Amino acid sequence: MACSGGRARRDHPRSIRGFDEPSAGEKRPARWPRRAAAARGMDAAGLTLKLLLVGDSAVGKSSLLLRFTDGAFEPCLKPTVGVDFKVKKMVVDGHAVQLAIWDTAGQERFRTLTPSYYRGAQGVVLVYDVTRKDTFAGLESWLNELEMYTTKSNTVKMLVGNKTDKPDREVERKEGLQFARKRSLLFIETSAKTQDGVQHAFEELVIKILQTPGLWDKSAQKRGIQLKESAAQQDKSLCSAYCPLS
Ligand SMILES: Nc1nc2c(ncn2[C@@H]2O[C@H](COP(=O)(O)OP(=O)(O)OP(=O)(O)O)[C@@H](O)[C@H]2O)c(=O)[nH]1
Repeated sequence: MACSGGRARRDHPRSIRGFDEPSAGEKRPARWPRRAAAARGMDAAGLTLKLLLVGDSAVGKSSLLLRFTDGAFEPCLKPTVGVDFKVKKMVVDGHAVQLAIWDTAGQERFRTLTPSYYRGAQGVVLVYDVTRKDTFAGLESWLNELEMYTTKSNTVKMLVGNKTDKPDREVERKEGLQFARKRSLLFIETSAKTQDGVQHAFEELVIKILQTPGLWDKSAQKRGIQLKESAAQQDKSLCSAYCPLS
């Protein structure tokens, strides 16, 4: 569907949404007893992870976030101005995590504040549009920006080729996979419209972060996203490997 008269006004929600939360009477998974969780610096809400969505304008960053957090799709969204922010709670692999997901503007003129949002991110989702080769060509400069501004050397990065539902594909899956392999990125293709791959993408990213203790255990002790770098977090040996997803 074409978006006539400009794209729809974007909702800028800043609410906390509780998805997949255990009900009041539900037991914490046996693999993650309360005392052990406390020792890891987690409270009842679990561990907070900071994730960031980056990529060229109109590749579908906000749509992926909307699909993931609200299960919805808007055919005509207005461009993000500055940054949007949403929180989602989920249980991954028996671990309760709270995701603070920052959705940055793709348009250059709205990006003045963006570098400060990279700080402390444990995971970055780098999005391109499989129907626009230019957004794939722009990935290198996004990776350069990530290198410049992320404060953690072992931040988990995932490459996402979005809009697979559209027929006019310009970037083959194989190309995305090769690029991801070369740059040691996780990789998946998605459609925010049909929801194909969206949940899987975020889950795999979180799993990879959880497999990288130096990335999140210190941060949890310092209340999630407001952290300073420590020597442990600088450990380059962790989580820099390429991991095919599908
Ligand atoms: N067909 C299809 N359209 C999509 C998909 N994802 C996003 N769109 C559409 O593409 C347009 C741009 O999507 P956005 O989510 O606003 O893109 P963005 O990357 O957040 O854009 P900026 O805010 O400018 O950075 C919107 O009209 C969406 O409805 C998808 O998977 N399939």
